[in-house]
Amino acid sequence: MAPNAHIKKAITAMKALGIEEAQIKPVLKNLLTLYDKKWDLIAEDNYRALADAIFEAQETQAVEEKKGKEKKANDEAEGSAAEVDRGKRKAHETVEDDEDALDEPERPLKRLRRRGGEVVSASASNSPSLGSPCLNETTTHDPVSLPFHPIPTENDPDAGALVIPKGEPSTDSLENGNSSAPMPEAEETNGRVEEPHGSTAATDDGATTTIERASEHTVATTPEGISALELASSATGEVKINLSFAPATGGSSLHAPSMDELRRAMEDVCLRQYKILDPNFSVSRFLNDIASSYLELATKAEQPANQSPENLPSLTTNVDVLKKSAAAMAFTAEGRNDLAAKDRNGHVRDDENSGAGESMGLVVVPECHISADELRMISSVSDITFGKETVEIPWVNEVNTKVPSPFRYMTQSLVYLDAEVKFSLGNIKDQCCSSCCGDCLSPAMACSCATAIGGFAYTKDGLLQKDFLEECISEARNPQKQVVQYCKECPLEIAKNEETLEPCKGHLKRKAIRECWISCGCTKKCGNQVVQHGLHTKLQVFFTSNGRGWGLRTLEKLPKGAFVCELAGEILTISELVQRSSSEKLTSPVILDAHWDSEEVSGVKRALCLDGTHYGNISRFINHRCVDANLIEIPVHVENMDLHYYHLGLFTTRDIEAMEELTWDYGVEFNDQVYPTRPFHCRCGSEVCRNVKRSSKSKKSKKRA
Ligand SMILES: C[S@@+](CC[C@H](N)C(=O)[O-])C[C@H]1O[C@@H](n2cnc3c(N)ncnc32)[C@H](O)[C@@H]1O
Repeated sequence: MAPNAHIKKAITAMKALGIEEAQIKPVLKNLLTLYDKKWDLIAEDNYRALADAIFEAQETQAVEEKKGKEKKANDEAEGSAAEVDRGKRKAHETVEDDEDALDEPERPLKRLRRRGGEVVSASASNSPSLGSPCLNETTTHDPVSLPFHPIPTENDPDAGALVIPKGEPSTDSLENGNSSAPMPEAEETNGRVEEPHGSTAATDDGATTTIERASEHTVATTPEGISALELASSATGEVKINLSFAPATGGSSLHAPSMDELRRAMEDVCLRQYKILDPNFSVSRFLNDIASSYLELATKAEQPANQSPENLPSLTTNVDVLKKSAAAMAFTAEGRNDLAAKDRNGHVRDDENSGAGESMGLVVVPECHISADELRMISSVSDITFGKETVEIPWVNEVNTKVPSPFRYMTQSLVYLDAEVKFSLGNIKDQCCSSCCGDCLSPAMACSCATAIGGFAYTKDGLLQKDFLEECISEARNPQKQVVQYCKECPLEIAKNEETLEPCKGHLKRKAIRECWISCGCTKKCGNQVVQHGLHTKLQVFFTSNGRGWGLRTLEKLPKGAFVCELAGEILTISELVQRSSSEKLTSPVILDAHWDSEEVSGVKRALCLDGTHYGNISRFINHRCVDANLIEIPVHVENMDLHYYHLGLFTTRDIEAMEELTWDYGVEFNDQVYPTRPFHCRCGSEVCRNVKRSSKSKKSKKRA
């Protein structure tokens, strides 16, 4: 493009922002030198660099004019005192400041800021405020509005550094009033540097920098507006972050929230809105990082080439609440550890030795800590299994702001305390065919296991044999087809109430799957090993929209008879279950129905159930559906053929579409008052919902806890 065409385009773009031509040209001239006439860089982001430079020039001019007035008005001492720390005076501008501000030249638009890659006008939305009660939607992608700095790249390693390029005058606009000189990056924004005595420094190659002055008392701020974020650094490496806001509500009724309140609110926002999922995320660390990055940028030009990042000052965060004003919050990230004294608990003390006293008479509150539970909860967002399953299972909540309550994920059931579950080689050696090899399901394999238990339950595709599945479904849905066994002295009834012993309500004798295991000579690829290899389906935990809390859905199509997951949890004895459910609400314990009265099983420690409330696998999110659920639980013997302990595998009862919710019939009777689980009003939506038709339902149906 011809040079004139470039200039024309640039001027047109700036005019569109309401900037007059007279203001554009001198700045553009300087920018061309600065960018070595690289128009593509200048034109980037709709001439963002040019717009920024113009605003900076205007701001610098305003600052200079203001300073001139102050000088005239007198009193050098007062003038320099006012310059020391911009943070001290920013929260509430004095009346005098307001009057001064009126004298400032009108700016066509506030500074352009970067928002997720777009260039937007800061005037288009309020700056977000940490802890501000009026945090709104417009803050979504920009939790803390920072001045934009070009990011160093391979092509432009100096982008973002606090360097005035070679050939530029060593004194910049702030000192000589040359308002058209480009501002160093750290002073981008409104550029109100109030410490005029910072000196410039020459680098080895003769280029001059504003490092010393900038690092002495530089304040970088966001555009003025309702809120402002300021960063200030000193030569000692101390970086202060100061966020001021003037909430629309105003007035003296405001109270400064505690840092804990603020932290929780912020972390909630981060989790919900910005999906910051890193378990290490904390607000204080985030602020620390801002300070750290600022310092790194601010000191970059000074560093000898061989200076490693480890030598940069290490920062500790000292979170303060501004005492003076309820409508101002200040966060200070100290550049030196010794500035902040800590008490025995690691909390920052505000004593005279701590250096915190320098921070505008601030009240010091403890450093932010995130509890282990919160950490667990936050970190579980992307994969609720914590990488324990072979597939990741994310969770989403498109309904409200709730997050899943913390629990410990485990892929396999584990004994809580007293349950008697023993697996021993001695116990299993005769259960499976030791002469097998390869895949027991292969037709060439004349495996004796197949005949021993009436054939395998699985097809070669890893699905349940049709007939077997149909029988299981029929058994579960038709009480008349169920084989129910009754104990003389039912462990469940004993545990519920030993004094007035109720008769046994019956336990289902169900069809079961028997899988090959260690004692069998087959390989891991044997088709008769399914449940023991864990879940492989792409699943998602989601919040249901009809009051059933969280639910589980499949993200992929599933054929009928497919294994989805096991019901895993703590293995409790029935007495442990009853004890536990008397003191807390259990959500889904499952009784392992068995021949409890038989010789094999007898003994209270062998009457077992599973509780996934605190420790469990993904099945703890599966909701109940009466009768026609799309999953069915089937007993699976893996390690032994004991009647009192087995796995419960959940298999599909029909083809299931992607995104369909997965449900299984808990087997609950909604009118059972002594049911040892949290009662709930069933919202399964099934036409045959037992909660609706409970009066006409037989109580003699299958019985689980
Ligand atoms: C195993 S949990 C299932 C996950 C649970 N929705 C959650 O939010 O964690 C069982 C609990 O879910 C709720 N629930 C499950 N199925 C339900 C249904 N059909 N109607 C209403 N609530 C149900 C009940 O509160 C029940 O105690």
